Amino acid sequence: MSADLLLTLNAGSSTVKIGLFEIAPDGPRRAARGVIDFRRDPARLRMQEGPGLFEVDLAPEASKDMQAALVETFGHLAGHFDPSRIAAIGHRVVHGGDAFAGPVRIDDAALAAMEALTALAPLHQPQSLRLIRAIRELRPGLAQFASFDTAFHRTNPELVRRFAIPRALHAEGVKRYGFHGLSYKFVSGELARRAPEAAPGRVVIAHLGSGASLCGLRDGASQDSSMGFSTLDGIPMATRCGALDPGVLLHLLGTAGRSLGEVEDILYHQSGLLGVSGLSADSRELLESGRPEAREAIDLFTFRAAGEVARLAATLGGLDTLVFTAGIGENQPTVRLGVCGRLAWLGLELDAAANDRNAEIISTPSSRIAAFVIPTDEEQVIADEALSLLGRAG
Ligand SMILES: Nc1ncnc2c1ncn2[C@@H]1O[C@H](COP(=O)(O)OP(=O)(O)O)[C@@H](O)[C@H]1O
Ligand SMILES: CC(=O)OP(=O)(O)O
Ligand SMILES: [Mg+2]
Repeated sequence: MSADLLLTLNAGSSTVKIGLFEIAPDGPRRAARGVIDFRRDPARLRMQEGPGLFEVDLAPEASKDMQAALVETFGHLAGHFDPSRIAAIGHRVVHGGDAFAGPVRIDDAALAAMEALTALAPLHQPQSLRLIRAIRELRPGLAQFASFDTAFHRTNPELVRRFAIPRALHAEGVKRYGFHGLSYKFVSGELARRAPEAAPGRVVIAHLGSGASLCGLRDGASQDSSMGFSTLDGIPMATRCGALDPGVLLHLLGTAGRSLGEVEDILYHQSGLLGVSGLSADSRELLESGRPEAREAIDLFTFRAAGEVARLAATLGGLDTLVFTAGIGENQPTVRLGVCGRLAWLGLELDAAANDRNAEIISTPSSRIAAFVIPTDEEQVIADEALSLLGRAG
């Protein structure tokens, strides 16, 4: 049996998304998708293959240990396809810092460089590293590649990357990096395919998922984004706070006597939609709830997202196209209405009926700014990048 499959792993803070791709003559073609969900106890593996689906609870030890979860997952997958068909594994790695401008084959040096960036993405990076190490133990000879969320933003001007703090800190790496780059790469490619006249213009893509950020692009290249040094910056998210007056941190750590660990937990896990609503981190539950706190959490989300679109328009010198993507961006008309309604002064006119049915184009024909809904696929980018490196190596 020839090695004709690529496996992609997209490690988030509480899930690992799995992609299985056939290496077709025109590139990787998706054959199956799945997720290991660590939010459940025991963790659950769900795979969808064509029309088929299987769902299993992992053993209790797999809920706590990535190595065990991976061994068990590989065991379940082996019931559906021959593991010797896997030619390589591609990983999403959230932080590539200044060390990585594009995807790499993972060797000891690359692994050490990724490890050094863990403190900058404490929610995501450790999960990816655990997966990479576990696969090294499980299948020592198997080629592994890393695709970085930060790499897409390397085209940002130096001015955009700078915080107004002493220059020496910037030189040490305390600067804005930007994230969700795999999603922006995919969606800007799709925009160029679906609306070739829009892609060269001034575009903002709003990636609104559990993690959320917005990116301003010109000619398909990132110019600026809402996330900066860490995945906390920008707009509020499911459980993360978004941009915060740094004085709040000084207050919490100083006068209020909170420990560093407590503050980290508040900002990463107890804030955002969950923190403001006191109810749920999931936009679906908030939109279904009649509680005023739920309404306020959604309003704060759309208010901050619209504000970020306006800021990015200033970076781009105007705005021609706004694209919504990711779980909320693709599926929540009320949130898109909230964002677009606040941007009417910019000349954005929403087509309410198109918006309600999650249509591809949701602006009216006379709208000065075109608005789109384009589903993202981070795993496709991971597979494409892995194959491009595998091809070169082989
Ligand atoms: N089919 C759907 N309908 C409505 N909302 C959805 C749907 N799918 C996801 N969402 C919303 O998207 C958010 C999760 O985004 P997603 O991109 O799936 O997250 P992740 O960053 O974990 O990949 C949640 O707020 C959820 O309510
Ligand atoms: C970068 C980031 O926030 O990722 P996610 O949306 O997967 O949490
Ligand atoms: Mg995500």
